[in-house]
Amino acid sequence: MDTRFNSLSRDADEPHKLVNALNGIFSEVTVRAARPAWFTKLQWSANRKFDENNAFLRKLAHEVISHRRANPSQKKDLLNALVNGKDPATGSETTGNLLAFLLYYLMANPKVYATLREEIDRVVGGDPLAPEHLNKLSYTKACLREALRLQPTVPVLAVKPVDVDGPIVLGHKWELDGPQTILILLHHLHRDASVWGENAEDFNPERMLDKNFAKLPPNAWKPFGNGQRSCIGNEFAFQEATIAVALLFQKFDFSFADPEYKLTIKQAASIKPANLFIHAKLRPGVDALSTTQGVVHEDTIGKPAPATDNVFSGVNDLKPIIVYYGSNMGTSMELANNLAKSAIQRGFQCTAAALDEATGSLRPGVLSVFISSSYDGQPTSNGAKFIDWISALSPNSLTGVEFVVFGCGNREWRDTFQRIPNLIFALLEKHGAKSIAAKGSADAAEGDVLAQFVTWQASDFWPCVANLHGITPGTTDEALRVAVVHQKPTFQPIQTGVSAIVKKVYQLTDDEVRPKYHLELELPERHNYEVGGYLEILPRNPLELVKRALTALGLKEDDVLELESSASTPLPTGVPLLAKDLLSHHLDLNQPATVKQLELLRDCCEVAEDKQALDSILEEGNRTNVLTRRPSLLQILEAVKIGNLPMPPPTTQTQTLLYFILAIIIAVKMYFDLVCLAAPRSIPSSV
Ligand code: HEM
Ligand SMILES: Cc1cc2nc3c(=O)[nH]c(=O)nc-3n(C[C@H](O)[C@H](O)[C@H](O)COP(=O)(O)O)c2cc1C
Repeated sequence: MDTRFNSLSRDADEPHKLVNALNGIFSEVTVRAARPAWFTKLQWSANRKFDENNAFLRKLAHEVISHRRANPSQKKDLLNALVNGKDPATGSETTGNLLAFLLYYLMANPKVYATLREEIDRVVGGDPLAPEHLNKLSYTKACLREALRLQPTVPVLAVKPVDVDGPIVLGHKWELDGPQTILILLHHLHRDASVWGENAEDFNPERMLDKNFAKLPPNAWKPFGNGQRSCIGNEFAFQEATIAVALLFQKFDFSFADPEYKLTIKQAASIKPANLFIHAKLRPGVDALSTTQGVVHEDTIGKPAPATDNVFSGVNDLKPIIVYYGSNMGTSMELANNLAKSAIQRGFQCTAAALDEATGSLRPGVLSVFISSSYDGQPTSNGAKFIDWISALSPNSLTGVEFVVFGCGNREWRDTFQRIPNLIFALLEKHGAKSIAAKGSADAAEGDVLAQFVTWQASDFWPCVANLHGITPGTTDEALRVAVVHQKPTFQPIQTGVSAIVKKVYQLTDDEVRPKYHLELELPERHNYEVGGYLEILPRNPLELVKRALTALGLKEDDVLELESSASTPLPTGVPLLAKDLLSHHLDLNQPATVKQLELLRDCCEVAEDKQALDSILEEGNRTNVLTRRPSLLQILEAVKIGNLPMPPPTTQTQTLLYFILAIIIAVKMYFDLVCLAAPRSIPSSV
C-alpha cells in the first residue's frame, strides 16, 4: 500500500496507530455483541474511544488513497487493485488466521502434512500456480474446511428473530422471549459428537473431502455464518487460502519453533493462535530468489525455446519483434517473455509489452506477435483498450503490418474458447495486416501450457519467421548430411561424469495430464553434491529402443556414420561414429515428431493410406497444438512405408539427450525435477 504499518513486526518499538485503533475496535465490537444495546449506550468513555478509532481509520484510509490517486503508479500492489478495481477489502484477518491455524494443525499432524504436500507436488509440481490447479487441490480444500471446523476464525454468530410477536420455541426445547439475540458458539457446534463422532476433536481432513462433506447434516458447519447475511467472501477466501497454501508448501518446509508448543487462542473479533512461531525452510531445489514470485524453479519456467537450430546467425537486417501479451494472471505474459528471450538468443531485437501498448503503435517493418488469453470471452484488463481501438479501425489501416497470434485458453470455457486471440487474428486480417504463420494455441485443460508453446515456437513459429527472412524451410535439413562410411569409428560418446543409480521413479501427475516424474538417484560414494548446484544428466535411450531405431532405418549396430553440417549443431560432426552410439546418446528417440518432420515423411510416403494417416496426425496437431500427443518419429517409421528416406530422418531440431537438472541433495539421495527441453515420454532407465 506504499505505507508500512509494522503490524507484523515484533521488533517495532511501538505498533502503528492503525494497529491500536483496529484492536480497540475489534475488542469493543466483541464486548458489544455480548451486552444489551441499552447498556452500550451508557458506556460513554468506551463509545468515545470507539468513535475516535473509527474516525482515525477513515482519515488514514482517505490519506492513503488520496496519495495514490495523486501519485499514480503501475505497481501491482493491493492498493492499486483496490483503487482501480473491484477487489474485496474485507476478510484478510479471518483468512490469515485460518492459514495460521491450518499451519498449526498440519505441523501437529505429520501424516496429514505429508498427504497435503504430496497433493501439491502432484498437481502443481514446480510449475507456476495456475487457475486449473485449484480445483484439483481437493485434499488442500478439505484441510482448510477442517481447520475452520476446529477453529472457526469468526467464532460467534449473533442471530435474532425478526417480526415476531410473543414467545418462540426453538428445537421444541428452548423458549425465546420475543426478538432476543442468540449467540451461536461455533466452537461447540463444530465439535458436536452426534455429528462429528467420537473423534470430533481430531484434525481429520478426510471427513471434509467433497464426497463426505456433501453428506453432512445442514447447518453442521457454519464458519461463514448464517443465511442471507452470511459471508460473501466465502469463495474468495477459499481461493485465496488455497493459493497461499499451494505456494507456501511448494517452496517451504515448516516446523514448530518450539516443538513443545501447545495451542492457545488469542481472541478479538476473530480468533488466532497465540504465540505460534514457525520455522520455514526452503524446500530442496527451490531457489531463494523464486520466493518473491508466484513461481518456483524459475529456471525451468523461463527456459526459452532452444536456439541450437539458429538459422538466423549471419542474417543481416533481422526484423525487430514486439511481443504483446494480454494477460490477467501472468500465463500469457510468461509466454511472451519466453518468446522474447528466444528471439534475443537468435539475434533479434525484441521486447515484450502489455497488449494495450499496441494501441496505435502497429507498424510495418516490425513483426508484431500477440499472445493473449480471454476471460469469459472478454479481453484481459491489459488488453481491453487495444480491442476497442482495433475494432474501430478503418479498412486497410494496417496494411503492411506483419503479425503472428498465439492464444492461451481453456477448453472448459466451451463457448468462448480462445475468443479474444481469435478476434485479434480476425481484426488484424480485416484491417489489412498479414499473418505470417497460422494462429497457434494452447489449451490449459490439456496441461502444460509452456510446453505447448515452446513446441509451437520450434515447429511453427521459428520456421515461419525464417521464411519471412527469405530462409527457405529445408535449408537446415539440407545442412545436415549423413553418410554410411567404411572407417573405424573414432568418436567416443561423452564418458565424463559418473554413473548414478536410479532408485525410484514414479509419476507425480494424473493420467490425463502431461506426465511429470519424481526421480530419485543415488550418487556413487565420494561424490558430493552441493545444494544449489547444477547437475547435468546424460541419459541413454534404452538398448531395445535403439535396436528398433536401427531396424527402422535399415542400419546395423556396427555401421559407422559420418555427419556433416554447415549450421551449428550439438551433434558430433566430421568424425566417424557408430550408428548405435548416435542413436543411444545423441537423439531423443521418444520425442514426438515435429510438424516439419511429419510433412517430410508424408511426402516420402509410398502408400496412399499411410499418407492419409500422417495427414490426420498433422490435422489433429494443428487443431490442438498438442505435440505431446503425436507419435515419435520412430513410431511413425515403424508404422508406415517410406521410400527415399534421407538417413537418418531429417531433423531440424537436433535435439540432444542433454537434460539439465536443478537438483538438491538430501543425505545420499537426490530428489529433483527433471527439466528438459522436450520431456521424454518415458524415463530413461539408465543414467
Ligand atoms: C476464512 C475467511 C473468512 C471467514 C471465516 C469469514 C466469516 C464470516 C462470517 C462468519 C460472516 C457473518 C458474520 C455474522 O453473521 O455476524 C462474514 C460476513 C462477511 N464477510 Fe466474511 N469471512 C471470511 C473471509 C471473507 C473475505 C475474504 C471477504 C471479502 C472478500 C469477506 C467478506 C465478508 C462480508 C462483506 C460479510 C458481511 C456480509 C453481510 O453482512 O451481508 N469475508 N464473514
Ligand atoms: C474466470 C476465468 C474465465 C476464463 N474464460 C475463458 C474464456 O472465455 N475462454 C478461454 O479460452 N479461456 C478462458 N479462461 C482460461 C484462461 O484464459 C487461461 O487459464 C489462461 O491461460 C489464463 O491466462 P493469463 O494467466 O495470461 O491471464 C478463463 C479463466 C478464468 C479463471
